[in-house]
Amino acid sequence: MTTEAQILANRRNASLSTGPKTRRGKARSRREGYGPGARSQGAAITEAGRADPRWIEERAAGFLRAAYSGASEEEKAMRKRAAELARKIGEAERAVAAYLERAGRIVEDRRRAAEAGGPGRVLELSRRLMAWEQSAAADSSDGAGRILGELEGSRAGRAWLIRTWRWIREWLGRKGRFGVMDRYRLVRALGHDPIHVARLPRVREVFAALNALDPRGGLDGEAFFARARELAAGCDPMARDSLAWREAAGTFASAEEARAFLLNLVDERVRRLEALQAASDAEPAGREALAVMAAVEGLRREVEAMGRELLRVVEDLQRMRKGGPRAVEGDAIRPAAASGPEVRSRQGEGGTAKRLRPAWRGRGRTPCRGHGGRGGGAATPRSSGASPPAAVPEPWRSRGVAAIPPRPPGGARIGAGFVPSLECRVTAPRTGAAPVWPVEKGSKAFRGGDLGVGIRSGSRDERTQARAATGGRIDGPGEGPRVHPAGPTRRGRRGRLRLRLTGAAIPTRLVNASGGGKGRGPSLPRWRLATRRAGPVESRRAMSQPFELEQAAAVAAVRRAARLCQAVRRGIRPEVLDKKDKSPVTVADFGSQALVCRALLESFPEDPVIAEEDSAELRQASNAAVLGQVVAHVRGVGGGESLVDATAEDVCGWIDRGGTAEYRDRFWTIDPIDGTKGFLRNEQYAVALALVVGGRVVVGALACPNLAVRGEGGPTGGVGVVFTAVRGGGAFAFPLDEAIAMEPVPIRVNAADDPAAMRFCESVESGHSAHGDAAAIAAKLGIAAPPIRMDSQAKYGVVARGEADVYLRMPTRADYREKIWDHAAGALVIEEAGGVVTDVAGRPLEFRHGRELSANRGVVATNGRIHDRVIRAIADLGLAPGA
Ligand SMILES: Nc1ncnc2c1ncn2[C@@H]1O[C@H](COP(=O)(O)O)[C@@H](OP(=O)(O)O)[C@H]1O
Ligand SMILES: [Mg+2]
Repeated sequence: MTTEAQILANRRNASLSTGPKTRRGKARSRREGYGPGARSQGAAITEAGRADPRWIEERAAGFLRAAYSGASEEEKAMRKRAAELARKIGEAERAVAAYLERAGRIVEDRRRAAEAGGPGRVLELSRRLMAWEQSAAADSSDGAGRILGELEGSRAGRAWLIRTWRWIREWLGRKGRFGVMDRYRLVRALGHDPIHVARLPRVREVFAALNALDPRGGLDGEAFFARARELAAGCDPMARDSLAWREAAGTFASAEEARAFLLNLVDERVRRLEALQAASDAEPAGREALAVMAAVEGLRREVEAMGRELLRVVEDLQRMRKGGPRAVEGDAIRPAAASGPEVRSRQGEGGTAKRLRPAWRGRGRTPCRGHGGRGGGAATPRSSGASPPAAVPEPWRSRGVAAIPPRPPGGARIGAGFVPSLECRVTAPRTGAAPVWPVEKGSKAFRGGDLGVGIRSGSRDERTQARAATGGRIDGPGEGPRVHPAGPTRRGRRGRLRLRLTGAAIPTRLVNASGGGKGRGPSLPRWRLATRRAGPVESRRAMSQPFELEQAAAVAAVRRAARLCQAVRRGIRPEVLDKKDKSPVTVADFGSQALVCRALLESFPEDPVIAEEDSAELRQASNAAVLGQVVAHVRGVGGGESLVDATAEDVCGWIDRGGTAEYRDRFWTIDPIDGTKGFLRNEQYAVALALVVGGRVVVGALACPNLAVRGEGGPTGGVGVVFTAVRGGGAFAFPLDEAIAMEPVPIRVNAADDPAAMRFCESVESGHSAHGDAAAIAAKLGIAAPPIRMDSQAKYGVVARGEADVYLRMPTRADYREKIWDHAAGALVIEEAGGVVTDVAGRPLEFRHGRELSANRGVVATNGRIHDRVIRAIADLGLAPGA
């Protein structure tokens, strides 16, 4: 794979060369640059989707080697993008290989587990686990983790472990002294070796508890370490040195406290094993293997998409080399003279244009029929009735119109069931221009609200922005929806405006209504526009599920973080809460954020994250004990081998990934524990994660560990629900417990219209939402039922699944601004379940002001039917400040 350093070195080398001078020389260089097979370029590009990623990588590397220094900024950016894509393809391929290896391991483990199922094997494994003489302290082949893994993999092994833990529980409850072998067995049953005792906070805590129970004050512990050192004689000196007890922070105040801690730990193990035993009939290994294959499939799709993009970039670069970027620009579709714009058919364009943009005429690519024209009129055109696209009427042209034929010659037929995808390439007119793209009203695609838009441009920095371009915002009835690309465009920057629409109809024209230069009056930009319509197969694949990967990653992350919170919650001793000690919630908060940030770092390393916490406080020496617990929990539920060795520094680093403060075009926002007070009371709380693109929440995942499972099914009912939604894709709920294998259930808000039958919910904390105001609003509306009070964004879930109709969050303080992480995920879940979310004045929530909803006050979320009435009631009661 080409590394960044190699690319830089290549560039430096290239800059020393003046490059070939003659036409023949240039042609040769170009051919060499593309490496073997350059002559069959066209065929290779046609095969873009299926091309061998390694081939693509080599090709890109070859291209970069041949790149010359005199490139324009645009070309440099494209080259950089090509290099980045090549790198990512390589990474994704390696990930696929790793996944496949894992799938193989799963099959192998299964086979071994089946073997281990025999009583003979269990006996052998149990002896190896418990008899110290048999294992050298640091001998990894006999490591407790491995043996335990094998035992846990079989029904008989699990049964033995459950019996063993019950036996351990019995002597923990009764005994006052814990000798060398007792300690050894406990450590091994936990899946650790003696060498881990001084290193892992969790095991140290166990030892601290044993010492607290031991009237000899830890002498047995010392004896344990002496024996461990003896057995570790063959190990390196460092290992032996570490086999000594160092007083850990967080010792136990009393023997009772220590015993309660140990018994709780054992109960946790037994519960887990029993759950595994119960789920074993569902063949977890099989399910895991399926999950691996799904991940592989997802990665392969990504590789294919990146491969296609890479080839497009290479193709563009090649074209640029042939024609020269400036020549292309000069020949761009220009606005016609102000006096009389003229629409030219792209097919009708003469030689130069043909030569410069041949690829747009290829298979599956549809030339643009009309093009922009300059007009001196208003900057914002209004869609004024449908007209046949073939002949663009004068009023449109005067505002700069590009018409896209619904049935392009030689292109895909757009008929029912097809999912057209249009792609327009644009060149930004000037810095700061804010183009607006109204699209013809009356398009079925827009009526359904199924518009997704992205701008993609060449450079890496802008890619984030690119992805982040906004979805179509529907500005109001009577006019077409308009697409507002997210950030200012850069002068001369060429980008791609991609419209993807579902449905049988497509817009027949796209209007560039940008204009309004600073102090210079309205002036319309020059847009170069070409369109591409993907064939049905390709576009259907592209459309399969927008933000599918993001949603999967978000759900997995909140689930894992919720497990951590549950583990912390289970470990809270009542006396800790009596002391009003907030440290448990601190541990869960930081641990949860670390896990979610780490998951995002793995899947979307370049995405910024705005999260509630940072690690500054955690890093203070006085918080060492808390940090130790955070790290232990992260290791404990992090799952997978990769987190077992997570250091405190790793954990703090992950937490600080959430340190973005300013708005970005694409970012994630996390509330690691929303409803901290609910968490401490063991009532409602949530782990919330949302992806915001172009100021709109597009993905939301909300894990509510204490919310009752309802329509989400599950054999046991029970508690713990995950809500999730992707914009345009509906809202779903399913049990948090992964052992309950079931498909997510679509959820809908309540369809009731009569306030007398409605319920509203609000915060438990009157400091977070004014209860008196909410009561007045409910009375005015005729809602008779008492409020449902609960903490956290679980309220959004409750409204989304129809158990309540209104969620009121009435401001308590003039200066308080809601935090985005308290609402992003929940708001999308309600919207996708058919509800409406605004602030108390009826304004949409604006997720484009950094950490706060600074343009909004309070929140009102409803089933949609009653929304206007609620907003009116708030206004009538004078409770909408600044409205
Ligand atoms: N004066 C205030 N008004 C509204 N919300 C507030 C507030 N002070 C704190 N909050 C937010 O209210 C959230 C809890 O909401 P709820 O009361 O619905 O459970 C808190 O989230 P955390 O619990 O994550 O800190 C906190 O961000
Ligand atoms: Mg919160």
